[in-house]
Amino acid sequence: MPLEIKKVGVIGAGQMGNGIAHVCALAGYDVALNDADPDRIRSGLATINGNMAKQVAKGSVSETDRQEALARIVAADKTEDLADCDLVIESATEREEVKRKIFSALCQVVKPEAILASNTSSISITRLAAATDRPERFIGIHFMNPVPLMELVELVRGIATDDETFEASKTFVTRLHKTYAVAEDFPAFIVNRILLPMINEAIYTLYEGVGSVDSIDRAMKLGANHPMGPLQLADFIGLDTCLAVMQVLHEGLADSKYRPCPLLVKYVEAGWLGRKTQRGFYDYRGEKPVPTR
Ligand SMILES: CC(=O)CC(=O)SCCNC(=O)CCNC(=O)[C@H](O)C(C)(C)COP(=O)(O)OP(=O)(O)OC[C@H]1O[C@@H](n2cnc3c(N)ncnc32)[C@H](O)[C@@H]1OP(=O)(O)O
Ligand SMILES: NC(=O)C1=CN([C@@H]2O[C@H](COP(=O)(O)OP(=O)(O)OC[C@H]3O[C@@H](n4cnc5c(N)ncnc54)[C@H](OP(=O)(O)O)[C@@H]3O)[C@@H](O)[C@H]2O)C=CC1
Repeated sequence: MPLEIKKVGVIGAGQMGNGIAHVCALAGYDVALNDADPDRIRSGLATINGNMAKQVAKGSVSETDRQEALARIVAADKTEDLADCDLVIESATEREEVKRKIFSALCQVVKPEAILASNTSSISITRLAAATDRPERFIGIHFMNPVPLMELVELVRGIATDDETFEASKTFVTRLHKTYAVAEDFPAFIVNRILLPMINEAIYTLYEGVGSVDSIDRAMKLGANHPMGPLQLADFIGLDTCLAVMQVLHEGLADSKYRPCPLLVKYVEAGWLGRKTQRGFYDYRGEKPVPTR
């Protein structure tokens, strides 16, 4: 009998993890939100509360639905608190060794039939699955940022992912009122294979002095009708994540066209990771974002 998903665990309470918990709770799933840092869980819950309040103000969510959804989310301070989840989605930092450790600890506590998923932007699902005791019940469920507003989810099967897991994941994504696109398990899948080289090229354009931050973003917003300029979007995604994706593309496809721009490396080394650290290609500490170059 196919597994019925009732309770979803989310590991990593950062911008993606809180968004995933948010949409799962609104869709009626019980949710357990975990992070290595308990303070992150509290700030993740506060963000969800604030984002749902925005939706209530807009009229897209009722106040009753907001309250019911918030009541469905519990803080899971320890991995053991995820034991009764039917599906666990890992959404921690984009580093393979971090994710592998999370999955090996998780396998000690979750029931054998639970599905494990990663929200990784780029890392091989087959390799992550191999770090678990259930590669056939492992899948990539890749949400887009900001999760409550973006319609797409990429579904990525590893070499061993079975049909039951794939079907259960499709049903899950559909119940979230999202649309899936199926991607094969190649570095960075579809969206990031295309989007991140574009962002990296925008950073090269800045690095080579072709345009300022302001000109590059203005050019792509008004000249190509993108909702955000590429440097604004890089800051939104997080420059650490952008660099990690480019490194996976560069190493995984062994093609110099994916070489991360040295300026991106420098920003990450400075700890200027974009919006989440208040500084990246823009400085967000004042009233309005100010370009840093
Ligand atoms: C890296 C990866 O692995 C994959 C990725 O995700 S790549 C990144 C993919 N995402 C993108 O490319 C996003 C590009 N940007 C956009 O599409 C748009 O700028 C956007 C949808 C983010 C925002 O759209 P916008 O028209 O600028 O609207 P904005 O005014 O900021 O927000 C729209 C509404 O949603 C609300 N909102 C914003 N974030 C929200 C959130 N997380 N939750 C709930 N509501 C939210 C806002 O408060 C706003 O409400 P009002 O209309 O009442 O003001
Ligand atoms: N940003 C984006 O636009 C998108 C990102 N993704 C992917 O989602 C994942 C998360 O990204 P995002 O939310 O942006 O990143 P964030 O940096 O906002 O959040 C990551 C969270 O994971 C926590 N974390 C780190 N190690 C562990 C651990 N061992 N156990 C539990 N939690 C841990 C971090 O804590 P601390 O800060 O204390 O280390 C942080 O709270 C990444 O794989 C990323 O590639 C997917 C789609 C879009």
